Amino acid sequence: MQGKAAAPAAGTVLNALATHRGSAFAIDEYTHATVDLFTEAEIDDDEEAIVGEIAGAPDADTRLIETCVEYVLDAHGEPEVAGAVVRTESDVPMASGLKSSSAAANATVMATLDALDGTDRMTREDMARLGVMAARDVGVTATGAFDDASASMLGGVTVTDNDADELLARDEIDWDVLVYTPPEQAFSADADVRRCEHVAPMARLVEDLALDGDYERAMTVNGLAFCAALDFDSEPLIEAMRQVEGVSLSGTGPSYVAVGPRPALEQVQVYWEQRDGNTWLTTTQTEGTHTL
Ligand SMILES: Nc1ncnc2c1ncn2[C@@H]1O[C@H](COP(=O)(O)OP(=O)(O)OP(=O)(O)O)[C@@H](O)[C@H]1O
Ligand SMILES: O=C(O)C1=C[C@@H](O)[C@@H](O)[C@H](O)C1
Repeated sequence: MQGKAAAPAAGTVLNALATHRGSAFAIDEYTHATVDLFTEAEIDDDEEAIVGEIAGAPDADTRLIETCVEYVLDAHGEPEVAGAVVRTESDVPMASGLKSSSAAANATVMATLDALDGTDRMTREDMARLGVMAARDVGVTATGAFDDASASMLGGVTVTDNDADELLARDEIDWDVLVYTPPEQAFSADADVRRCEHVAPMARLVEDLALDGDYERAMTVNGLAFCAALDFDSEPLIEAMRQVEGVSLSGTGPSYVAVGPRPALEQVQVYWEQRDGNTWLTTTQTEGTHTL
């Protein structure tokens, strides 16, 4: 029994570390998961029941994807299923602020249900909630990151309450997006939450703007506030603000995302490409996570 799914990465409108309310938008870059399920007769006694592998990252932490498989099997597994192998392959760099963890969890949850021929047994919102539960349990998130998970699962832009794992708003947007990823990693679990809490008044303003649909100004205020709180360089924001209205630090960094008219983003690309790391143009994605 095999299942496959692909989940998009996402960029940030509002970082939830200050108020536990967040907002994110899906982008057209993917993490793929393949899940193979085995019966007792097909696995050796000394083998781990659930094994995770991340393509190109043999030393990376596989607990998130293994836990996602485990939780789906606990809820929906069939008695003959005794083991599983889950493999992810990703265009999205890990721990770079582009929600790789949410995309990996979403793709794994849906691929496991696909292997069980059971994608109709859960709503997509609940699939995202299950991935969030796994992320909390293995400690790769600060707030659960239902904002990132819902954007990746449903596509478009979402605004969420990460304490209640509740969707406050979802909108289908169609933007060009420029992404800059410096050559470092920043794990969300290591972010300085206390410093983020100091910018809570700004986060509340960003939330109001996002709920009014003013996403571009929202993300720019977010970028200025969270670059300061998390001690990232605000210079890429200033460079982009010469050309576009929407630019932010994404997630807990180190990536930056800008949205706006394509010619303006191409000009920002010229500035950002002078920095170490990768800069690339993409678009928003509205389909969300899907089987393959
Ligand atoms: N492709 C993947 N396959 C399996 N697990 C992954 C994958 N990408 C990320 N993870 C898991 O998520 C962890 C990184 O989570 P983290 O939240 O720090 O990164 P991120 O989601 O890229 O960042 P941010 O939340 O700022 O966008 C990794 O240690 C790993 O456990
Ligand atoms: O781990 C978390 O809770 C989060 C991480 C970042 O992606 C943030 O952008 C998100 O809002 C919350």
